[in-house]
Amino acid sequence: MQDGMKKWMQLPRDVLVGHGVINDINDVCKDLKLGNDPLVVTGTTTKKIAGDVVCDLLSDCGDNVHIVASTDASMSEVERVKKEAIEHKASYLVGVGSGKSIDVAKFAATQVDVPFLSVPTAASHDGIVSSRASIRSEGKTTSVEANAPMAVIADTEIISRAPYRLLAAGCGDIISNYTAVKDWELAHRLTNEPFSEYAAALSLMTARILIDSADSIKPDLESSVRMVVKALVSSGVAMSIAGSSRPASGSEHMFSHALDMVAPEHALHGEQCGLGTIMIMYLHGGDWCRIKECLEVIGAPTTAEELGIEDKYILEALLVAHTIRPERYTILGTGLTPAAAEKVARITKVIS
Ligand SMILES: NC(=O)C1=CN([C@@H]2O[C@H](COP(=O)(O)OP(=O)(O)OC[C@H]3O[C@@H](n4cnc5c(N)ncnc54)[C@H](OP(=O)(O)O)[C@@H]3O)[C@@H](O)[C@H]2O)C=CC1
Ligand SMILES: O=C(CO)COP(=O)(O)O
Ligand SMILES: [Zn+2]
Repeated sequence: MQDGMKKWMQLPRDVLVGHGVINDINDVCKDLKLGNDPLVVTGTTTKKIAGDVVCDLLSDCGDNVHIVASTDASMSEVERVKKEAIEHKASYLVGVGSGKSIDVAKFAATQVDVPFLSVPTAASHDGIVSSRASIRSEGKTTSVEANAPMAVIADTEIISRAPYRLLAAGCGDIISNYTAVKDWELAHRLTNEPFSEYAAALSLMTARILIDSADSIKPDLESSVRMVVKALVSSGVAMSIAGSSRPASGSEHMFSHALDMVAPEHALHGEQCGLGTIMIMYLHGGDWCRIKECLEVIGAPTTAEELGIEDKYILEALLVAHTIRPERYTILGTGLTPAAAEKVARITKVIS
């Protein structure tokens, strides 16, 4: 089935971005009338960074708080969180942490039909606000429809203490909007796939602003975090407008999902998508050198070596990427030949 155009756009009602905004969580919950029985879904590292803080803040207000640490964004973790939510009669879920904790909380909340809050601890991906969840099942990652968070609380003080690598990955996820939209335009022209001018324009504008500001994105700067978080929110809104991840996920994302499958160790989602964007932009005949330069300026990986993945897995992922989501037409068409895969990876200096 092709990516259709949903008539129902789901967007968060409250979006808080700034220094110390985590302290406003009780006001947000009151504003949204979420009840007094939250289940906090967090990760093993991020529990200590913000999960416990969120629990303390909600308990101080008299809420009956439960917490669960999730390890990966898999269907089995979603089932485990759903069980906890039902057992504790959770009136809402709070996803505190990285992409995987937020996606698990988002999808579990959708399935048990309770509201969900997104509290990112890193600006590493644009799922912090979207109405999608990327969940792994049977060795494959699928983007599933989910309810958008009722609120996003992005505390730039917490996020600026995260390793810089996560912020640079978030930039890669945003820059990939360029090729995602090119693929979407191609599918619109060649297969008559529905296309949203507004979603595409918002997605491209977000990537352009980020690329134009690439040299001001630096470690230990809360202003950089603020800029990237705003871009991630904007990109997530583009996905909500489209009703699919089309404006922010094209063949560069299929390459990243393929790498997750074929490589023994994978890098961060945004790092893989950024590197994929260089190669896919080459295939589109676009300015791939500019993409590469921007990622270099930001400090994101632009070669297989920097990504920590052997050349052979890059080539394997390029060869199978078109099979990841066959219903989504992209520049990869029915697949690259081994010679074409090697050519794109060598010319763009992703492999040496
Ligand atoms: N739903 C959507 O629309 C989208 C979903 N995604 C998905 O999001 C995921 C990628 O998310 P991403 O965050 O890049 O990667 P991960 O979820 O893999 O998280 C990376 C690591 O960063 C750690 N971490 C997070 N915050 C901090 C911090 N402040 N300090 C120290 N460590 C920290 C996490 O700890 P811990 O172990 O505690 O979690 C985790 O170990 C993928 O599964 C991807 O498919 C991506 C884009 C859009
Ligand atoms: O990562 C995403 C957008 O940045 C979501 O895309 P997917 O639909 O490929 O999971
Ligand atoms: Zn992404």
